[in-house]
Amino acid sequence: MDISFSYRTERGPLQVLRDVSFAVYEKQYVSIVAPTGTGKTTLLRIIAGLRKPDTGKVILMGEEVKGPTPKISMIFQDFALFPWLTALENVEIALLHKKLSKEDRVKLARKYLELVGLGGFENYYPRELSGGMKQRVAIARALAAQPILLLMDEPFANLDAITAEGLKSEIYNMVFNEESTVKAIVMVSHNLSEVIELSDRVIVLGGRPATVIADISIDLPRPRSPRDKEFQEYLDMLYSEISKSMELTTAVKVNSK
Ligand SMILES: Nc1ncnc2c1ncn2[C@@H]1O[C@H](COP(=O)(O)OP(=O)(O)OP(=O)(O)O)[C@@H](O)[C@H]1O
Repeated sequence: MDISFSYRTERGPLQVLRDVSFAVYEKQYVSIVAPTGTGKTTLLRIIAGLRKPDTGKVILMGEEVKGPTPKISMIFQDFALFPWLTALENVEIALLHKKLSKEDRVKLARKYLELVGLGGFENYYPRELSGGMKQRVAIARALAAQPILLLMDEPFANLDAITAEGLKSEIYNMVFNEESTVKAIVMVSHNLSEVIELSDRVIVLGGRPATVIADISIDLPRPRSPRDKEFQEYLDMLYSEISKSMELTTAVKVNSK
């Protein structure tokens, strides 16, 4: 990838990312963590093809990502559903680019709603659904587009703790199963425990501009429990990497004053 990126601001260019490079392999759940304002969301948007890097490329299965593509779906913290459409219609949206009859489109949308545990809620509007159910609709919509890569920006951050736990315990099997085309997940999260619970690998970004400062494999069987000793050891390791990242980010900020 070797991604570098600057925002154009009134005070001149603000370089956010410098030579950020990592590969994601098949069936991997990869999380990106970093102190706030480091550039995680910016990086996710670049991977999605929503922003163009100054230098570097995003390559998906050998092909450069040059703009938004149905091969990549994204899930947001605030669910991003259309309030005037039902759950079923929100999922159908993802299928409009496919040449399907209305009947087949509805059938497929129903299948994905069932996959995320929302069979029976097809005709509900977002305002009639709980936060967790809304995020399930967003997941169904993302999967229905039949992407290769699924990007998630803080997908559990707007859910209460119990709802988030329920969804986290299901997300891996919801996304990686024979009904799904997704080959890999890249998630941005602030919650280090959640990151250890879910990820195969964690990429830590740090510095200003940010670069990859650690790439950690989480080698634990699933389901994972924060009460396990090894889980705690990974958590300690990640806290220490984040502290280093914060020192690096602050040091660079002070030096550049
Ligand atoms: N549209 C924009 N124009 C100018 N600067 C921006 C823009 N969007 C973000 N930035 C700046 O770029 C940097 C990285 O922002 P980004 O949102 O990617 O960070 P983040 O790591 O996702 O932060 P957080 O954890 O708080 O969500 C920040 O310093 C931010 O102020």
